[in-house]
Amino acid sequence: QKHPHPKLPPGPKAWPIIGNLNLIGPLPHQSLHKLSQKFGPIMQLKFGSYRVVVASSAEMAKQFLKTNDHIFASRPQTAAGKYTAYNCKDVTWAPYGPYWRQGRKIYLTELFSSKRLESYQHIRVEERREFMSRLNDLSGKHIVLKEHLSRLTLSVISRIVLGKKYFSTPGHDQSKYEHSIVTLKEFQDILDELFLLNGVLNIGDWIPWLDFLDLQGYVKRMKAVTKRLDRFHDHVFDEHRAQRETQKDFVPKDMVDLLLQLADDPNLDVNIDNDSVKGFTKDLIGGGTDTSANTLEWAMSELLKQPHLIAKATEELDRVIGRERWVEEKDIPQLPFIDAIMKETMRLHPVAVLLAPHFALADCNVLGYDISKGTIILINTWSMGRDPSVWNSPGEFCPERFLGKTIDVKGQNFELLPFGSGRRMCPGYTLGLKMVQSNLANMLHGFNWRLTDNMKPKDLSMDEVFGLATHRKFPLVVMVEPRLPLHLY
Ligand code: HEM
Repeated sequence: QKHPHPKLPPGPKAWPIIGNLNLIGPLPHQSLHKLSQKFGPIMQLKFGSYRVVVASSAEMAKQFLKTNDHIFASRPQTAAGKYTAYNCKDVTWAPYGPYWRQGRKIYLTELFSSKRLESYQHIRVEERREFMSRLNDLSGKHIVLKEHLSRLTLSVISRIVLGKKYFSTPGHDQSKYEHSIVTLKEFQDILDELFLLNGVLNIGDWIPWLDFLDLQGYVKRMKAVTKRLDRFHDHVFDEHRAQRETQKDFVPKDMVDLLLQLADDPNLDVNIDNDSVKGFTKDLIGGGTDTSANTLEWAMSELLKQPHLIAKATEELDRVIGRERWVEEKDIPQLPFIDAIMKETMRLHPVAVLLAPHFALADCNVLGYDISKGTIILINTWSMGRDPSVWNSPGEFCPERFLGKTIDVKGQNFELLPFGSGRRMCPGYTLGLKMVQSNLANMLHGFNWRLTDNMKPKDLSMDEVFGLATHRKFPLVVMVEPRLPLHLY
């Protein structure tokens, strides 16, 4: 039925005056959350020389990521893009345009096609088994869970992207790792540093005339970490090229093989070069590792605060899977409570609390507010997950709220956007979901979990540290014991 009066576009609304905000101090997403409670779901601030618009509701997020997605699909040019992403030659920091479009096309059609992801399933299974058996070896001891989760996700992503792990681990026969030029610890340090530097509020980005001073020393650190990463990339690519030359009918096995082949392809709409392959490789390893490990650590933290939820999950696992085998990826649709735990974790602890910054390519009017070209847009998913007009008791971790509901995390339900939505939505979300769901299910299936003797569930801190991936301030320390017959570990 037609509306009796055609809807007129709303006229310009006045922005509330908030002033210049100092975000160096308290956690930015939490400060912005408080401001949005006072000023509403859309507000404009000034960070140094830039206008920043913050959206904190599902309706506003939809305006930026769907209705006007074509205008807000770019990224601001930051020091992180320049110094850690080969001058924005990755996909994450690439400005909206033909180069970025080419990169995304490669990701979606070549690297993350469902056929390709299926072909890597054995890697996910093998690495998960090794992870479970490492946990089992530590039964009864204190375990810093994140260390093991990071090793798991890094191992999976390295094998998928680089073809093998390329890092040596403590206690292993070094001769088996003659190809490794880094230790696991060094590799994790490089990625942690990269993640941290990609999420920092670098003063030079906001106040360009102060840029040359590098007041916080971030640019120096960006250059240093990229130098280390570069050496690693050169080594990996040389080895891949050498293998390609020795084999007559070479078939690409991993993502680097595919990317190097594409770099030699003159028929692409936009050509990619060696720096592009480095940028994409960094994107894939950086994007795929900490994100999933963080989500799993938050999920276990929330569950250990409410052990009855673990009992409910294991009841489902015993009923659907039984105790004689591990959970497989194809079992996931039969495990609605595990799925609900994952969604609830992503609601309260979206790893990218402000998504990645978006950038206005043109002037635009959004629900009556004029937004000028060059404005930076932050979507506060942390705030949206706590919106009391959408969620009952928003501060409570209650997976049951998702049972029997169709709401999903794949960018269609704007109240829950852990992967974003629209043109810039996470291209690796299918892989991310596979890693989170099947590992979460198997962790709960394989072990009884408890906190250390001196820690009561109610005392477990949920404090956060802001970054491109927002993680726990205090790493979760747990104790486990096996639940399944020992021959399975
Ligand atoms: C639980 C796992 C993951 C979460 C929660 C996550 C979340 C996100 C978010 C929120 C964004 C920004 C969206 C925006 O700017 O609007 C993003 C972008 C991106 N993610 Fe993920 N991600 C995950 C896993 C992965 C994986 C496994 C990969 C690759 C192996 C990946 C690669 C990327 C890339 C390349 C981008 C940039 C896309 C662009 O700018 O066009 N992510 N991700």
